[in-house]
Amino acid sequence: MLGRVNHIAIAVPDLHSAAESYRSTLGASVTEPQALPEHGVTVVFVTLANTKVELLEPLGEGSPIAAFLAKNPSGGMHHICYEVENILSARDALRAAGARVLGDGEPKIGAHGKPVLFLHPKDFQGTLIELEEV
Ligand SMILES: CC[C@H](C(=O)O)C(=O)SCCNC(=O)CCNC(=O)[C@H](O)C(C)(C)COP(=O)(O)OP(=O)(O)OC[C@H]1O[C@@H](n2cnc3c(N)ncnc32)[C@H](O)[C@@H]1OP(=O)(O)O
Ligand SMILES: [Co+2]
Repeated sequence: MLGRVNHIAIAVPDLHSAAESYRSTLGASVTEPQALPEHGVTVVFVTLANTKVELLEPLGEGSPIAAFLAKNPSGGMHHICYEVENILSARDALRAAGARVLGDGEPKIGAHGKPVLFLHPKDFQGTLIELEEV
């Protein structure tokens, strides 16, 4: 079912300073901020040789990462995104295996313009999993 790791995500309290830290201190290439109001976050991507790091901060009221940041005020590892060939068949197989698919279970379009879904962290070793169809 799982393909490559598409990205590792870090939730941050201040996206600008986190992006600057990756650019200046770590010498990395970082994209410009992308507001995703339908997801309640603003993101940038750190481009690496073998994957990406997504830095994300809350956007608007009711951001799904607000509680996470309240618990982790300096920020922290938030989710891992795996690529899948067919997100609907992956979803159906995961549901059949008893995993909880978050939201209404219908894929939404993510930062890369591809369908994404999220799986409950309590079902996968305390780690929030995002699936992105490629
Ligand atoms: C799609 C656009 C973009 C992209 O890559 O293209 C993104 O990745 S956007 C990313 C932001 N969107 C999401 O994260 C959507 C899915 N997330 C959610 O629906 C919520 O964050 C949820 C349900 C995972 C957690 O929400 P919340 O923290 O408000 O709920 P609880 O406090 O009830 O948490 C339940 C339980 O899970 C623990 N938790 C929460 N977040 C995480 C996490 N990131 N990793 C691991 N564990 C997490 C939380 O501590 C609670 O545990 P407990 O032991 O019960 O206290
Ligand atoms: Co993501």
